[in-house]
Amino acid sequence: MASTTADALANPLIRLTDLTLGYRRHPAVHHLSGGFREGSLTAVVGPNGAGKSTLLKAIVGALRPLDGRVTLHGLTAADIAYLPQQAGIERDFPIDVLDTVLLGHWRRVGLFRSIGPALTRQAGEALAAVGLSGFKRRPIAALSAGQFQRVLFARLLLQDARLILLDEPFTAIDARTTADLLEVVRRWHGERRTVVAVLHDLEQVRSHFPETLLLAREPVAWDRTADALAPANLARARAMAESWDDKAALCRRSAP
Ligand SMILES: Nc1ncnc2c1ncn2[C@@H]1O[C@H](COP(=O)(O)OP(=O)(O)OP(=O)(O)O)[C@@H](O)[C@H]1O
Repeated sequence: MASTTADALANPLIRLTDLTLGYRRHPAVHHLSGGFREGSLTAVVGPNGAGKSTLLKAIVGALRPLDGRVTLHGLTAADIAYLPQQAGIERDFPIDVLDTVLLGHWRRVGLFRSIGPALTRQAGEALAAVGLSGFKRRPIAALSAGQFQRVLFARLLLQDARLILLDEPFTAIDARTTADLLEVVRRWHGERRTVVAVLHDLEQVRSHFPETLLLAREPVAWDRTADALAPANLARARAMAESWDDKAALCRRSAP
């Protein structure tokens, strides 16, 4: 892997140690080491099938490593907010916008405590912050993709998490919504929250994300964005993707 700022970190918020991840012992991410600094804003990019979503699932604890470790320093589950790919989110559930946003609270108030007026007001403020004042009682099934993504960002705002993981948050989202939600991400960064986002648009990454992990099942580079996305690294990631064999044997370097 190209030289990294990530490797050199003394006390990262999240440390990955020789991390190998996969499904039914077929690795999707091999031997990834490095760290996410507290307050960092990092894009995770790479070809389709590179293991980007898989990495987020492991950080959030939804996938157990085949080998190696994810170490979260001083973080509990309540400190982590995770936005999976839109495709994974049920949308014909009969629930309105406000209640969807209030779901962001359940970790703090507990599932069975009632939501008071203060929380409802905060949810309204979060909706206003993403440009959805006046949408509180709209059923989520009646929203456009962009409006729904704004609702999910309002929910993240309410979660008030120290670590925010976003999986392709702007895919299939209109330009205006993307710009508004990038502004929310910028604000989180200003508040020293740690943000990790899987993204495909390299221009967007260059413009808004100071650090980048370029992944092609194996780490290609993890560095300042301009360095990580150097043409030689991008070419190497593409070449690695062309040689993937999804029927390959189990990882030789993983524990038996
Ligand atoms: N639930 C699963 N069961 C089995 N294999 C999976 C599962 N999820 C992902 N994979 C496989 O793991 C590999 C990495 O997938 P992953 O979704 O992490 O890639 P990605 O980089 O996020 O891709 P994309 O950019 O296409 O979303 C792929 O080969 C994929 O087919």
